[in-house]
Amino acid sequence: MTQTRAGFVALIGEPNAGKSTLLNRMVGAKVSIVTHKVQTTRARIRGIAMQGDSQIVFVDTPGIFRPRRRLDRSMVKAAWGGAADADVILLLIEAHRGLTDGAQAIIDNLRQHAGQTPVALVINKIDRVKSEALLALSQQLNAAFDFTRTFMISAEKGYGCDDLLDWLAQEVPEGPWLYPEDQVADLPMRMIAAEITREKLTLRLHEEIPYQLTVETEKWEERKDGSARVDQIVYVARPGHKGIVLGKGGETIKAIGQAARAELAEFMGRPVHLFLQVKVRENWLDEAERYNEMGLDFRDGDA
Ligand SMILES: Nc1nc2c(ncn2[C@@H]2O[C@H](COP(=O)(O)OP(=O)(O)OP(=O)(O)O)[C@@H](O)[C@H]2O)c(=O)[nH]1
Repeated sequence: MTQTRAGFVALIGEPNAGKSTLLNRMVGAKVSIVTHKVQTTRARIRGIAMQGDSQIVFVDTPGIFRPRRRLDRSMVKAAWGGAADADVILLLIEAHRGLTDGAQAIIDNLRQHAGQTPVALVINKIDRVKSEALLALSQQLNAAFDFTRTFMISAEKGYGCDDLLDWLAQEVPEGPWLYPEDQVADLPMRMIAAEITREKLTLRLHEEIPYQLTVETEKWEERKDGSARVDQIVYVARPGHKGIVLGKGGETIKAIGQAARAELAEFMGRPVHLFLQVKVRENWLDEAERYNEMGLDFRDGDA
């Protein structure tokens, strides 16, 4: 029997560095939403790639840049802690922007937090620069940090992405797969669906509330006519929030549901029937288990 491998890879980089584009390419399906908006996601699994006998689970580390309030502070710490907990860290740098102040700040943090975790430098968007400039940039960045490896890629065009994936496949530790193979395809879809709804809630509601709610996809049913029925629960932290999320006569949740359904249907390229329920789960923010589900460490919020 061949030995399986599995591990977590943290993708970090400034907004717009190309994390989503790279993920989509490596995961081989459109499982992470390419967005021009900054900071729409929480720390979470963004996609799973299978390469040979290796299962590579990509995690996102948002919230690194703009900490606010309790959950956010927790997220910032979690983001760096999460990165260090990963088996490999990939730092994405944009070739044409080089070592920006933002990139320097990330490198300073890596020095503090990365510990023994291997960090690979991934210079992305190489289609935008000349090769001489690339070499100089690679030298400059490698002088700034002791990267385990350097890759030069174009996530959009696909250059260098196979080499990177091969390397990751042998870099993650030996061990059983973290997710059953038959769930790998389904799991990201459920998360994407939840993420889309959460984004619509965020856009629609007062800014305090979205931080205190979570969306879970409870059921996913494929129908014979090619459509999908998706049942989701919006969990709010306080009874008072339920009314706000529902809106007068259920108008708010209806509008959110319509917007989310339309986006999900467009994303999947087929009809979707989306059913949203709002439930109160008091103190869900304080449930360590929930934090852990998001890849966050509950204790960090108290620091
Ligand atoms: N020219 C070029 N553009 C790229 C490449 N990779 C990504 N892009 C573009 O860069 C922009 C940002 O890409 P995303 O993948 O959304 O970046 P991100 O890091 O996920 O961004 P956030 O979600 O904001 O953190 C998009 O317009 C992509 O099309 C590349 O290799 N070459």
